[in-house]
Amino acid sequence: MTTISVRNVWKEYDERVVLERINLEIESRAFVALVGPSGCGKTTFLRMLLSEESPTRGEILLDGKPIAGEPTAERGVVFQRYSVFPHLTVLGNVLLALEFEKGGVLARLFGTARRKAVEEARAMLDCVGLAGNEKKYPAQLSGGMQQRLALAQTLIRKPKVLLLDEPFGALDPGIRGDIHALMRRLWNEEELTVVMVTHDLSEAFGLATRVIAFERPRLDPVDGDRYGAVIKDDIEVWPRRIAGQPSPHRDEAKTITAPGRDDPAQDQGQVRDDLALPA
Ligand SMILES: Nc1ncnc2c1ncn2[C@@H]1O[C@H](COP(=O)(O)OP(=O)(O)OP(=O)(O)O)[C@@H](O)[C@H]1O
Repeated sequence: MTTISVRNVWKEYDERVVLERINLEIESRAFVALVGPSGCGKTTFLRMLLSEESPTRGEILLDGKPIAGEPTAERGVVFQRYSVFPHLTVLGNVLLALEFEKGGVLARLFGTARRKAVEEARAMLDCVGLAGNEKKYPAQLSGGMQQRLALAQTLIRKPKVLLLDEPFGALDPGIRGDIHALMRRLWNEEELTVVMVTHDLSEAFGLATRVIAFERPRLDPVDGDRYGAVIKDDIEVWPRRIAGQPSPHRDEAKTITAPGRDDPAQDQGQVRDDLALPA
């Protein structure tokens, strides 16, 4: 169970007010989409949830306790630009995330611990539809596959909160549909509370349980920095989605045949069918 409470949060950079009076209660396992015009502070808000930035005023609580002052494993993040390590293989990328988590000061695992970690990493790659690609390097993967790798890298650390900053913004529409299906499945299967920034309203309503719209309602013609964005709308998506209770009718489970379409191996005739979900 992971709830997020945002209490009267403001964010100012010098004289510039970016966000003001933000109050939000996010229930455990919600999937919240943040939308709003460019520059209204969505990423800034996400970075505060991650502790990459801190509020100028107000507080953010995780399960009723103030969030740690720096990023921690309980909060995982995936950005729009691919954040995987280019010099490591697919398996190496996921393994490194585990080694950072469990490997202590050396960030290395040995013997049985390493064998277990490799098993765990392979299972996670299978889960995101990348089985069979373990030895490849990120440059050999398509954009969609790299984002699935970034998801695997983040999820292997078992975060309670998953923060997504336009993670699918750079992908082609067809591939986006596939990765949306994967995202729905992960949200249903893992114990995750998700907060996602997106510019795409259909993505927001297609994935989230709740859509929060930021907007700057007041403009000072003399001092443009005087007022920040507030929560303009807070919309519960209807019919309701409940984590762990996927609805094939409403969420087109049929699109979960993902891996093939964004896999360059497809072009060489290697069609894969290992990701299809049971009906
Ligand atoms: N470290 C910083 N120092 C000063 N100003 C900043 C800093 N980070 C963000 N800002 C400003 O805060 C405002 C909000 O930026 P932010 O990136 O959060 O908006 P956004 O809604 O995510 O925009 P977009 O949709 O274009 O990504 C912008 O005007 C930006 O210039």
